[in-house]
Amino acid sequence: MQKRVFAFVGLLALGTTSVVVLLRHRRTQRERREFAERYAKQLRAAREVHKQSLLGFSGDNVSHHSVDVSETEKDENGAVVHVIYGSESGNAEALAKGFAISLRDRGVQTALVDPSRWAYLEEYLYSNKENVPLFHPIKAAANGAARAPLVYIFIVATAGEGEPTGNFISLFHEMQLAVQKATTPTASSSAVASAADTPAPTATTRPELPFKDIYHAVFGLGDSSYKYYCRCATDTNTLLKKGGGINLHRVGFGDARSGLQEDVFDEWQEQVMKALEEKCGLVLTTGTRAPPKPEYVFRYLYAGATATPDAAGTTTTDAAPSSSATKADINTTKESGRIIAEPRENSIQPSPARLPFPPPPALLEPSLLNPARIRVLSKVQLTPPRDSDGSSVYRFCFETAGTGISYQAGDHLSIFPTNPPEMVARCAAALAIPESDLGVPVELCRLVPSRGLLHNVLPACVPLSVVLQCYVDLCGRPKKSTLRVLAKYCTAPAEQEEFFRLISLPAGHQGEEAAKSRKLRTVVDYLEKFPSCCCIPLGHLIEVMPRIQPRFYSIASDRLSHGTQVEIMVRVLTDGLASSYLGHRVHEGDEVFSYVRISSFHLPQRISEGRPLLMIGPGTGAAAMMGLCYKKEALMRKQPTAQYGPTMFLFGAQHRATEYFVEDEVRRWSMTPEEMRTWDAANQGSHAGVAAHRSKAQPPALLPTSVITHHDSAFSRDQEKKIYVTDLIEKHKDQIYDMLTSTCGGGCLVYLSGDASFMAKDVDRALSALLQNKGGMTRIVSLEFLRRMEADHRYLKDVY
Ligand SMILES: Cc1cc2nc3c(=O)[nH]c(=O)nc-3n(C[C@H](O)[C@H](O)[C@H](O)COP(=O)(O)O)c2cc1C
Repeated sequence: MQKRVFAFVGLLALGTTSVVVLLRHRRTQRERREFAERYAKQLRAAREVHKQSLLGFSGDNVSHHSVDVSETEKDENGAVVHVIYGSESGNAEALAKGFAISLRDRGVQTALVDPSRWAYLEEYLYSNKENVPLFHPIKAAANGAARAPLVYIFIVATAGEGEPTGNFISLFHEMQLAVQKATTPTASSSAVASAADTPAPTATTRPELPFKDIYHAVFGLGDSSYKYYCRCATDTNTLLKKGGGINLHRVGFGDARSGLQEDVFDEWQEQVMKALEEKCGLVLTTGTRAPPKPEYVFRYLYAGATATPDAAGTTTTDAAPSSSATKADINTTKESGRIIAEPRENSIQPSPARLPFPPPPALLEPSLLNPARIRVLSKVQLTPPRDSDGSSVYRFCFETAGTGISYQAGDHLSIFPTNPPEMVARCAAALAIPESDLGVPVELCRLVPSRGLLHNVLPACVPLSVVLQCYVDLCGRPKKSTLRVLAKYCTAPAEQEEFFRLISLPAGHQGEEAAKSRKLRTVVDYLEKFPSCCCIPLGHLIEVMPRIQPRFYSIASDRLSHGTQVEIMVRVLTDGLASSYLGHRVHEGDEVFSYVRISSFHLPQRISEGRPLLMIGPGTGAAAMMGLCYKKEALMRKQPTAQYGPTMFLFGAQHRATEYFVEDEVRRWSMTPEEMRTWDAANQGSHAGVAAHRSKAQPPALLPTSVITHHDSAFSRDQEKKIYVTDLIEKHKDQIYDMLTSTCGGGCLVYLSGDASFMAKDVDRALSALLQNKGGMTRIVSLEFLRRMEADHRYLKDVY
């Protein structure tokens, strides 16, 4: 009886729960649907209001300055070329901008599209996708108007491990879904198939292909040292092809490593323009040398005494001329009064902290957009300047407590460099920026038409001097797209001629020319050489200049041994933005902006059961190995009874006497446990013994074995015949072969860090040769062996 009651109660409870869950699910679905409909309606209404409001202004100025959306809307029935970019650090964006400018210059109506901010995509996502094919402007499709050719140009970088960039990923997934839906009608929309393995369509049930009638071309930016070189570009092209698109031109590949990315792009761009004429029937004019219109609105924000802020929030659509961007400019603004977003008194208050980056939101890890400020605890020069290039290696230790930064050995620490003050001064002088303007907060704004707002695209609202110091890269090699815009502003014909001649030279020749005349290594050099281009509005210059990008360094410590402190080893070169910043302008006690980029170059928790570890880290590649060894030591202290396998460390440098900067650490880790304990006791506070000092057990327990069981180093210039780490691989071939083929603890882990151009490839070849010679494998089999190790995350590379 009791059993029956229990069963009845159980069934009742189950039934009630199921009904509640079902009802909740239905309600959530209904709410989602209602929200989507409401949102789409609001979006349409807002657009309509915005369009009406634009008509009230002097339309000319607005349409030129409107960025992505209004161009798209305006050209629903025109032959619009959409240039869509996927960019993480700005290279693809710069190329896309340059292409859009060239197309507009040649009379083609062009929309430059950041897909993460594309109002059309937003609308598409909230529409009934069954009836609206991706990329077909919705309104044109809905009212059945005749359409001009639809052209989509994709300029996409590859990020992560062969993935689309953050701003492109959502559109990329929509493209995948659209293709999947058209080619596999029964597949569930949640299963996102990769471009490569989307099944073949069946002729009878297949709906219309999503990219039918769409002309497309794809240019990929990548780095040939990555395993998945330009993978995003090839995947995008495959999707477009599978979706029925019409290819305008073959995929272009720009390799960041070659230094010729822009030249390759220029050539590809020319071919695409030809194809636009031949295949799409567009008519391209010959182009002009008139300066292009800025995309963004630049404004000075006067708060307090310097000038009274415009209470109505009136802003200028013209970027302020660099030489007279003070009160006169404000007057012009008031008179012309072309874009009034809304009364925005609050928006003209500059950020009180005036830090170049807003602090990370509470509970979130610092990131590219919100880096943390970390303090330099110590800066130690590890090697004297090299004779050959004057460079030396420094070790930096930072304190990250209270910043939200967490990390482990193998991750990368980013550092945001700043331009040297003398460079900022030269730039300000060339552009004749008055001293008083440098302290005025400024904004570079994107117009958000659907909301009638101006959105600052700079990381924060900061004084102009901070923009010049922290945001625009004044020291890097100038981008052709920037130079082209500058050249167009030249008012002196002879200067303009010469400027264009220099830009048109292939990359190699530019260097020669620069050496012949005077050095033209930075944008500031060009501003000084061609003074008539300095009439460029300051906002436009800031818009077309590349942004300062953070530099990444392999972390040479581990959280287990170093707590909240993080160490890196940096080769400080005599020139270079980050090098001169870290080498000459950052001192102990200073703060730098930083965040951690998580990598997969990690030591797994399970390194016991005799698992072999092979670490190859010549030069500053040794930094990552130091981190891994610190972690290994800390793990061994935690689990002293586990059985640890052999660990071999191979190092290389030019000279032993001056460049063996990890010698202390390597020597200590190679000691027997007893020797190490004695050494630690005698060297309390030594840098190398940090893991022991921090160990919970005091005195620290005896380690089960040495941390490094075998090590060797190759110093290339200490003898007549040069030797490298690859020679060490050959020298220790028996042992390395045994390690590589061991199955203990899940198999050998190989870590390789350092130069990607030559060293990493040479090591690959040396390991392949070893497998052939010792294991009797053919070359193909040995390469497959290494490929499998990589696929299983047992051959890990941190190369640059
Ligand atoms: C974290 C990271 C991961 C990358 N992954 C790849 C990759 O898998 N394949 C590739 O070809 N390039 C890769 N790259 C190189 C970039 O695609 C290349 O530097 C490109 O010029 C960046 O363009 P962007 O500035 O527009 O983002 C990677 C770069 C970074 C910083």
